Amino acid sequence: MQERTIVSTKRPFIGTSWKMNKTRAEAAAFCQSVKASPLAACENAQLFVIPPFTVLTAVAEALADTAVIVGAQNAHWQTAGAWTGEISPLQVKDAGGMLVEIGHSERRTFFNETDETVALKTAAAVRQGLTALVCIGDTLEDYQAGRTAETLRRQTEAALSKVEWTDTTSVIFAYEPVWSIGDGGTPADPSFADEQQAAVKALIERAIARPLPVLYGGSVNPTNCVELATRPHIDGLFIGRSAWDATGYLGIVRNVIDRLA
Ligand SMILES: O=C(COP(=O)(O)O)[C@@H](O)CO
Repeated sequence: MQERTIVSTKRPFIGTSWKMNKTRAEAAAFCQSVKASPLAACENAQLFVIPPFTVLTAVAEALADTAVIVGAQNAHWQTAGAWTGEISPLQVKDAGGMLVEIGHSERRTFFNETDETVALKTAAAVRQGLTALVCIGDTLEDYQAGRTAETLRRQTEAALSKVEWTDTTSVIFAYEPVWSIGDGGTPADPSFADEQQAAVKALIERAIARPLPVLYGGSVNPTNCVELATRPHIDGLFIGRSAWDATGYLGIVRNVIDRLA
């Protein structure tokens, strides 16, 4: 199992969530391809993979001797109890996860995730020593009404509001415009994304007097990955569809690290 912590400021982070995809065999095949690549030992970027709970332990074990961090797509704010269908941060850690994604727009939209539950979950995840990867993002309505900055400020402040900070507390943000995610999504213009991320980073520094990485996610692909990842305030990429097969994922990693070398 993986024992490292990720307070790393290594830039860039490049990771993928598989969302509700992959059988055990498909997950194993992905891990095998990653392990066969020299990028499995990559030191120029912090790679991470976020599989579904059903294969979390298998993926964590398969990638244990690589530089790839493994995480979960969600976790509850309680450590244990009568919460049918939920998984606690303690269980994520016990299953081999080092990181937990919190507040993805699909959870906010379809599973009633709120700023309050994101705050509770973020605090609970870091209490267990997990890295919290907090997703924030404006809806199309926000974007069209010019409310992007306001929404990001509200979500960011809420996510940070309950965290008890220590030297090893590890929180990462991902700016993921809701209008850019998934089929039919439009990738954000890199300058627009960079501008939003600069504002989020400044807000974080004001709020907690330390910098935190802010990644970009939403329709990242082999063509736009370098332009996004090389913007000054984009600390990495969080990828869905284009990284669900290992070749696609490794191709994006290669494109980005070659450019940053
Ligand atoms: O949702 C995400 C991006 O999905 P795409 O399919 O790349 O648009 C991000 O959270 C990674 O899962």
